Amino acid sequence: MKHFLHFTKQIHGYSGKILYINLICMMLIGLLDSASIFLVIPLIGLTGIMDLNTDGLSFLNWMTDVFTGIPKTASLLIILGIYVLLMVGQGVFKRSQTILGAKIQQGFIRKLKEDTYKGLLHANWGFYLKKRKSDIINIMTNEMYNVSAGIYLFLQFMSSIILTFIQIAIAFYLSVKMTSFILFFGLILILFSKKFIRKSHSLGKETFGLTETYMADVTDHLNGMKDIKSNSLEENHLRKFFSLTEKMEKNRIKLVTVNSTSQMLFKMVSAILIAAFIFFSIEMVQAQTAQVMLVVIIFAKLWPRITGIQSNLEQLGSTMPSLKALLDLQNECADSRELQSLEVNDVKPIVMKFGLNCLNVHFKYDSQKDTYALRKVDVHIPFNRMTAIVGASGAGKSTLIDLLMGLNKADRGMVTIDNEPLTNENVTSLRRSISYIPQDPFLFNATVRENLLIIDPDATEDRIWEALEFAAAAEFIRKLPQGLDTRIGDRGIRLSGGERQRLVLARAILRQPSILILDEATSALDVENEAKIQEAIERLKGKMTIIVIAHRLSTIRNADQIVVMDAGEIIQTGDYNRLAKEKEGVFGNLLDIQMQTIA
Ligand SMILES: Nc1ncnc2c1ncn2[C@@H]1O[C@H](COP(=O)(O)OP(=O)(O)OP(=O)(O)O)[C@@H](O)[C@H]1O
Repeated sequence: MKHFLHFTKQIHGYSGKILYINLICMMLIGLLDSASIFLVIPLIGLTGIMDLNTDGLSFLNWMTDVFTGIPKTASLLIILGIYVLLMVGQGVFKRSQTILGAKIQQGFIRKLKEDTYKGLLHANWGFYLKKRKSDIINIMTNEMYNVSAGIYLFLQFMSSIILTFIQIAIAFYLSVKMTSFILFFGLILILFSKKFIRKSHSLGKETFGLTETYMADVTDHLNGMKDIKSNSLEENHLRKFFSLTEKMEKNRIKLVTVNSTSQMLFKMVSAILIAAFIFFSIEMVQAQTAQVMLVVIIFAKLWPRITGIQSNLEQLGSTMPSLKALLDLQNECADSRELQSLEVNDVKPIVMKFGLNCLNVHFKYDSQKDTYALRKVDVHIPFNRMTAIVGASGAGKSTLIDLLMGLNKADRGMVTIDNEPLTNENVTSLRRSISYIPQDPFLFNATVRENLLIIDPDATEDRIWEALEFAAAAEFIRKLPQGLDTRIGDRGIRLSGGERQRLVLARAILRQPSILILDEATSALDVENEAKIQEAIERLKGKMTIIVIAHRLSTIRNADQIVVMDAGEIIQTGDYNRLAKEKEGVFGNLLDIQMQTIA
């Protein structure tokens, strides 16, 4: 209910005036629809099928009086003419209302999508470390679709409520006793249907969980297809997939069963009620023919409205979990907000003079656990110098880099830029000056050119080739079937690992950063290409601050400073020659191991 109210408030806040115009249109449609009912009375009178007695119904008396004295054909034409006018009016309002409804629905869903996406972009990296990517995709696609259907249901629900009230008012005007009778049973029905609404809601929750798992499984399976194929895991995955789709099928059938059972029960109840109702009006109240006719017609209109509201509530109940998931995601994003604004292109890159510092930094991924990924880290990354970070796998190298870029926040201690603490205010400015190449760099399923221009849409052809030459990528790109305009597949799958790394390096250079961070960016390169990149990086020395994580120690021989990490701590700092001489140190050991491997 809480989410429903929140949702109503949001739709109201978003659509404002249009929502009211939409409601007025609905009311007019309802009024025109009800007015057409009254025409039935003089129409029946004219046919002479029944001798109508409209005593006690002053409005109908007045109507019958109007037609007395007018020739039968003229009366018929007038009545039918009014009927056509009412229907035309209804059609016109219905059209406007449908368009307005679509505007509210589509506009609101667009706002929800945009707000959620903005929230995702504002959120910090910690949020993404906690969340499953496929869950976010599921909310942005499937659940968003359900929410959109929910908005439609919500508008329908409001329309049903309004029309029902109009018809109740008319029914009261015609017969207080009989309308009270219908309402009494209507109320019982709504109370009785609570069970169905609750059941729909819980099945909706189950649907949400299953769709989330479905999305996660499909994403995982597709991402791991190479592993699946090369290790012959097809059957295991198929079995898992079949069991899930079976559960999904059962869930949907259960939901349809609940909805159709309630509809069936209400149909049965309405048949019994209408029979009892007619009996009651004729035998007990001795109602007049016109009254009975009208009330029967109204009953036939009013009762489906009440059951319609019930069915609407049931369907809304099943879409509520999707809405809740969407609102929860928006709230989580808001709680993890790091960026003040998304207009990052207007932010000036930071102009660093001295360098970056970590001062007694402690960091853990899971606040509930005792294990720190980084402990007592004190390090200075000098401006325009090359710093290499080395250490065994899991030592904390990538974590340290994430902290330096402000992606992770220190639990204790702080990161500073030129002695100013790194905060949410200056983090964008710092990142604008960084080009970062991760271990598993990302390339879009687009052309080489598009992948490069994403970093700088205004880059000229000359600058593009210059960056490609620099990264030893120009030669292989020239050989591609369409050169720069060749599509490279999902995450650049049509390129080799080394080609991908070189292309990403060219992209990083195109940005003209003042800080270049490479996290094992040359690990997939052959000796020849690695040497070329080494040379290129050498040429950059003194022109920008370079931080590299390297496993192959030969590649960092010329670094100005080497930081050695072990189990989350910095255990040695110095230049290559000095560290190599410290025979008892971890760096010396690493060097020995690598020498032996090469030998
Ligand atoms: N997202 C995460 N959630 C929880 N723990 C993590 C996460 N990422 C890394 N860790 C843990 O933090 C520690 C440091 O990991 P990190 O990736 O920084 O090491 P690394 O030195 O870069 O290793 P490698 O050379 O293998 O890339 C490891 O124990 C790792 O298991």
